[in-house]
Amino acid sequence: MAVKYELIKTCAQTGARLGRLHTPHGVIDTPTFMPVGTQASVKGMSPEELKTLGAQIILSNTYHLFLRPGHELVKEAGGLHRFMNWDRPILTDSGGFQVFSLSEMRKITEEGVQFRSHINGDKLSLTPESATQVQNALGADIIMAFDECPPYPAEYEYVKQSTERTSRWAERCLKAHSRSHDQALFGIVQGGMHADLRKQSALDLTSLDFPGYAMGGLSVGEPKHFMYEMLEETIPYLPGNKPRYLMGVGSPDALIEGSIRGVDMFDCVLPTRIARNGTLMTSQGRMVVRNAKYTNDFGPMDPECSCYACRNYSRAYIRHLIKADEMFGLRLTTIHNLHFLVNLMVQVREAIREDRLGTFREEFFEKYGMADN
Ligand SMILES: CNc1nc2c(CC[C@H]3O[C@H](OC)[C@H](OC)[C@@H](OC)[C@@H]3OC)c3nc(N)[nH]c(=O)c3cc2[nH]1
Repeated sequence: MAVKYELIKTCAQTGARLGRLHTPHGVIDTPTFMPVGTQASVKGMSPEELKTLGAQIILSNTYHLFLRPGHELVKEAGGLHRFMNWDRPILTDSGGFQVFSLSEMRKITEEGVQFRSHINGDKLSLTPESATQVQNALGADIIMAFDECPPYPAEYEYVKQSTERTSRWAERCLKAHSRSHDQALFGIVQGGMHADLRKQSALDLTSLDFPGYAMGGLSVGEPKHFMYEMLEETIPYLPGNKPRYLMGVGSPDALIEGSIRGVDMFDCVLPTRIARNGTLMTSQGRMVVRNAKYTNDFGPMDPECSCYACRNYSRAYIRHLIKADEMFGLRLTTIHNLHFLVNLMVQVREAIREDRLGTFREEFFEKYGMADN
């Protein structure tokens, strides 16, 4: 089996579960946060730095790599692991979401999606078959079915039609998925904010027996309580012996709330994206290190943090680097934010092991602040 989920235990206090995801490139402890390396690089980070901060799996993006440098080149280089010198697990998204969020002029038909490259305007298309073949060529350990992530808000009827088409596309992905690679194809549950459509989508996909299931169509601008409700409406219809992946979710509170509801995998651009404008996630909540009040502050960004940046550099120094537009400044804020979330999941797993994730949630929110961050 390319990818095998091992359930270790369920938290007695919540619906959270401790697990291990075995893949051809190594084991992932779950619940896990997966740093995003959209164009085959986690911006500013070397593989060694990612390993030092504890990343066990990273993501890359089919849409971006399909456009540039092209999946054939990556295949010629020996696949993504060799190309980016990352010997641990990789997951790639199927490109559907990116077509909607990045490209102009796109047209959806039963066949697939036609769109213009956001780089040079070329007319391109992705279908369930081609998106699967591109991912087979890239060689990630976990690849995603080609789906449509409906916009939010959207008419019930639109979400229904889109979700039913995504289920038909999922079956086409399974058929196109080449077994020659040791890769696991995950299905993506859709259904918008409608419990009946979520249930139907989950039943359709689990009837196809994927090795893992993502919940898509969330974290698209809906109020967070809608997202949590949809998790509660979907997860009961997913098999307990397969991993569950909540796509695009990444604030500390959402990682904890999602874990409590039984999610095993999260991906989020948040920590790396906000790091690039000098915003940090710290044990005391969010902090904008470029603020003038840190000009003479020679303490660490986060006194409770053991990351390379917090052990060796001051707020004043990092603020100076960012103001001076020095690359090293953003590398330090990225190292810190990634370490913060990886370490948060270490604490979440510890709390599940000790049956106290509910208590941990209260303590964390008390210190971090329940702000939408
Ligand atoms: C933010 N809320 C968010 N992100 C959703 C992503 C994309 C995740 C994707 O989000 C960035 O792409 C844009 C990341 O690159 C910047 C990708 O990392 C490689 C990541 O791929 C897993 C979804 N992907 C699919 N295939 N289907 C979805 O329904 C879906 C829903 C999302 N909600």
